[in-house]
Amino acid sequence: MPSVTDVLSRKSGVIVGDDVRKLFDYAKEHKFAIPAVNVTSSSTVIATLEAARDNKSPVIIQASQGGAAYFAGKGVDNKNQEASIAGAIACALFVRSIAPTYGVPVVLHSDHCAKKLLPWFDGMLAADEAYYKEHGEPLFSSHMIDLSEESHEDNIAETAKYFKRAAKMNQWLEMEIGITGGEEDGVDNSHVDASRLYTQPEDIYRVYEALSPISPNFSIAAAFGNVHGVYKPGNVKLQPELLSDHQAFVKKQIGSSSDKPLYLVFHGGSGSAASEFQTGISNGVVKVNLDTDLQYAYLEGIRDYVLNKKDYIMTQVGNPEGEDKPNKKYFDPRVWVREGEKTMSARLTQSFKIFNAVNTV
Ligand SMILES: O=C(CO)COP(=O)(O)O
Ligand SMILES: O=C[C@H](O)COP(=O)(O)O
Ligand SMILES: [Zn+2]
Ligand SMILES: [Zn+2]
Repeated sequence: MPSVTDVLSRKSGVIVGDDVRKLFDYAKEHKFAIPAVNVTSSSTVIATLEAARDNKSPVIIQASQGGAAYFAGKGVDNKNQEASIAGAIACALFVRSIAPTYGVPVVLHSDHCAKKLLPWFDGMLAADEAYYKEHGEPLFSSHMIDLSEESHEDNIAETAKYFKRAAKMNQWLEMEIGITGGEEDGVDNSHVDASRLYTQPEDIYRVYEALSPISPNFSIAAAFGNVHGVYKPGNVKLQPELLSDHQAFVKKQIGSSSDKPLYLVFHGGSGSAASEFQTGISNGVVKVNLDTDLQYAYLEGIRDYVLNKKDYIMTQVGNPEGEDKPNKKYFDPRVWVREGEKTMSARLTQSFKIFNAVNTV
């Protein structure tokens, strides 16, 4: 069986540098996408790695600015993004140390970073540079910068500046042009003009023109109606077929021999239909971000456990089997948190299948 590890220099654990591009090239060629999971704790990391291992697929683990702060602890003051920086680093070190145990390639990534959150980005890049000095590779495989609320000109110019810094470490960068609706990192984009939710091919080419002379290691989150969160059916109109226009336009401008010169990212994966993912993947989507559906799945196992075991967890001692029976084995977090891990992994298994990623390792 062919395996993505055939093309990677590091076969398992966190991959960096050219391996990241090789992974995405392989995904494009073999027409699958890799789920990018927003994690908030070691437990959600484990649920993600377990699903990737069991489905024999690479996976992308990412922390949002809020998720990173949560990693540090809700009780930590996040002035100047200090909690988000410390939490992102802690998350990265945890993922780096445990990922090889699961035997699949893992891309370690950070999610949307808007302009007002750039101190978070600067902090992570400083940690990457320090790690690079010591180990010859950045701490994170990749980051996302999201200046999509700024003018296209400012977005592209500022992104290029950061990309030069990342490229020195041969680090991947994801950027966004056009806006993802709904909410991200406390930025409420639910009322933006609908036209801004659909990126134009000319805008994508401007990004390509600015970034490709720096390094080939970048991806674009082009908006095609994407929205964060899950809403009543009919509220979101996704048009992943628009992505083929971007590929065709850039191919023509640069005279590329490839039909899909761009690496594209699908944001707001929760609540989307299999056919929408498949259209995206056939148009060069290599990464699909999934948060809300997995948050809900994580809750389901814990919710059902608590509801079903209610009479075993109201007191430390005493349950329907006897008033002197100890309940320790019911309230141990390794029992009830584990139920959330199982349901989260099971939900992720569905996504690996829909994204054609099963058995690619
Ligand atoms: O795009 C996302 C994270 O960047 C995830 O979006 P959902 O919560 O809609 O899956
Ligand atoms: O950006 C979208 C992700 O779902 C992250 O969400 P969050 O900011 O609530 O962590
Ligand atoms: Zn955005
Ligand atoms: Zn997103």
